[in-house]
Amino acid sequence: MLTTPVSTVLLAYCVAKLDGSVVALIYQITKTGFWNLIQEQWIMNICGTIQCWKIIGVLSLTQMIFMRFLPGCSSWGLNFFPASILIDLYLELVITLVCFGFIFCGILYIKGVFFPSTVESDLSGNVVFDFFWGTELYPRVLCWDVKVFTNCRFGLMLWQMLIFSGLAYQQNTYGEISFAYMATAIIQTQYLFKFYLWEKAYTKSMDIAWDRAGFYICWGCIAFVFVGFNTPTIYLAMYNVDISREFCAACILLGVLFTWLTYWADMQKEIVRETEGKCLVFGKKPEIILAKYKVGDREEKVNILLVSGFWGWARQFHCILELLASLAWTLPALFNTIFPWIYLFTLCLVVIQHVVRDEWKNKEKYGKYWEEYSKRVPYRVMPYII
Ligand SMILES: NC(=O)C1=CN([C@@H]2O[C@H](COP(=O)(O)OP(=O)(O)OC[C@H]3O[C@@H](n4cnc5c(N)ncnc54)[C@H](OP(=O)(O)O)[C@@H]3O)[C@@H](O)[C@H]2O)C=CC1
Ligand SMILES: CC(C)CCC[C@@H](C)[C@H]1CC[C@H]2C3=CC=C4C[C@@H](O)CC[C@]4(C)[C@H]3CC[C@]12C
Repeated sequence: MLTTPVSTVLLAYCVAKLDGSVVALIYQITKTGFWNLIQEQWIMNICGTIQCWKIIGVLSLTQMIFMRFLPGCSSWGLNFFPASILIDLYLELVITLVCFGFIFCGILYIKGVFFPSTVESDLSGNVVFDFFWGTELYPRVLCWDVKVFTNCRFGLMLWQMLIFSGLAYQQNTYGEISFAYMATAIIQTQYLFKFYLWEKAYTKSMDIAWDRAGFYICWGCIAFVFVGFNTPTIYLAMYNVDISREFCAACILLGVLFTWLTYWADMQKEIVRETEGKCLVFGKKPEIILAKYKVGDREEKVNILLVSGFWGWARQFHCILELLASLAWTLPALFNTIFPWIYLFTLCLVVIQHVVRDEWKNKEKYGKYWEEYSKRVPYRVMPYII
């Protein structure tokens, strides 16, 4: 009790003020005197500053609240919900999400017609089309961006919550977590972590910068992702599939590899654009096309199209990597039923329409520059195949 508080302060002093040099610390102690140095630090910080006391206060309070209120705690008679609740109530939740998605899109449609947030909003005159496609590109409600809410927060956070809930369900039901569930949960969790690391670039992707906020994107992220993108999770959480430790490890390795290769491919074009080509791609100077495009009737802008790296193998090679990562987290479900594989089938359809629309959009936007890119990189998604 006498030595540790003093040595703790000295350690912190050493790293904060003396570049972590223990030699400098010893020198300082001999120069100032041991007790003088300790007193000096204590007095200078008045036994800790007000800001530091606030940090400790907030941390203690939030942890105490979590201890009382989070799932599993029955004190104070609150016992909100068990951690497995998303699996326990899966069917009811899906029905509720489908309805919530419709109500959300209905309100969004009415808001778009009567109170558009920006000028990038218009009506086609066909109510069904406008409801499906949306009327606004960047709708906001008060200070909230609707697409960031549906795509980046609601849909993907619920996806991650379902994975955690599955862990609790497996533990409660089977008394352990199967290797198959462990593999799928680990791969998907690090995939979603990768998404948040890359989120800034996602705001420039087709979903955000091109697709309007309507049924397709908003209902899709609120309800469809929870069902269509989670068939391996829900199947492996509810039913025990027996796989070996080695197979589990192989799936995790492949899943992690393909997730980060996707990140690498996505970041390659981001970095090339950010540095205006002054970087290395696969260790070499990047090959680029300076593609001009028109904004409105007059203004002309330029974007870099990367022709080397992953973007030189095929124009949308990153989609193959995305599919392979998803394959890795579906494989642990094996082949007893096609239910868990519905996700991969759905993803193929989503990716195909995404690739086709993206190609069409880029052709329209960049014209002859896209044609030049397509000549230099003739394959769309898979080198030597398509
Ligand atoms: N899980 C899922 O359902 C899906 C996931 N994905 C994943 O989402 C991520 C984003 O995918 P996606 O939406 O296709 O990609 P992005 O929208 O991020 O990238 C495509 C855009 O990048 C630009 N671009 C295209 N080619 C080049 C090039 N050679 N050099 C520089 N810029 C280029 C174009 O935009 P610009 O107008 O700026 O030039 C193009 O519209 C990927 O990781 C993908 O795997 C994709 C589809 C479905
Ligand atoms: C209504 C439905 C038939 C179709 C709905 C489709 C949308 C929900 C999905 C279309 C594109 C999807 C996504 C694209 C890219 C992504 C990045 C990835 O790292 C995480 C997933 C996602 C955000 C994904 C989410 C669903 C779509 C928006």
